[in-house]
Amino acid sequence: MTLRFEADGVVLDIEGTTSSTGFVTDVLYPYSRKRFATLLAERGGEPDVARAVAQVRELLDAPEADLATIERALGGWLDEDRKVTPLKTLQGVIWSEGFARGDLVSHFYPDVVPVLRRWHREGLRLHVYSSGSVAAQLAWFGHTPDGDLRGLVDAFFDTENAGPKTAADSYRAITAATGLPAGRTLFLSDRPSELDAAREAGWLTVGLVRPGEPYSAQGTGDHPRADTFDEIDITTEKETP
Ligand SMILES: CSCCC(=O)C(=O)COP(=O)(O)O
Ligand SMILES: [Mg+2]
Repeated sequence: MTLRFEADGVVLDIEGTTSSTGFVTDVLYPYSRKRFATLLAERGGEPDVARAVAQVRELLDAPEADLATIERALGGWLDEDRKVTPLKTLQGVIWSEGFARGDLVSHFYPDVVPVLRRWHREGLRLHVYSSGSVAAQLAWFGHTPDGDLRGLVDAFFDTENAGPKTAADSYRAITAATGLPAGRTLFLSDRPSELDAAREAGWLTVGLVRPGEPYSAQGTGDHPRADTFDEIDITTEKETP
């Protein structure tokens, strides 16, 4: 079935929507887990690392927490796949370097890149909003099996510059940043709770249900459902009354 929308922009979730959660948890997570201790021990003076360490201490309510405690907290959040901002910041530092070094290449479902290229050609504004940090998103789009796709994307949003993905205010903040009308902004995500928050902010929504993804069993609640990006038809034309 084809879903039809009039919109000016699309906002993309990554994990479970453009890309496989299994790839993130099986490839990216172990890559970061192995490198947290060295990052904390050797690069604590870098602004991103220092900010993330301070945020972890705040979340633990332990201002004196030592680096071993911080590393344990990061490992625990990884085990539970918690989308905690400082975890994502530190992962972003590690992954960016891994992508730049050629250790990592990102994953996109096969339907995604051709559709993103077409939407971009047709004048739709494309944005990313992911729990992964902006640094991680840039590395992800910059090192794909199809080359550097950062040029397709107008702006990148994460939980640090926009806020949590289940809060309607985060979507309002993105609307303010992009300047696109909320009612002509389409959010694509695998998580019903994120889709609910986007709709509360006045956005259009589509839930992606891909086989084997952790949220696929939940369905999309009362949001339109697509199994692939090919099922989403968007026009930038405004219907004449
Ligand atoms: C390139 S971002 C890496 C994936 C990640 O860590 C993540 O948390 C993605 O979550 P999403 O909000 O895109 O479902
Ligand atoms: Mg997701």
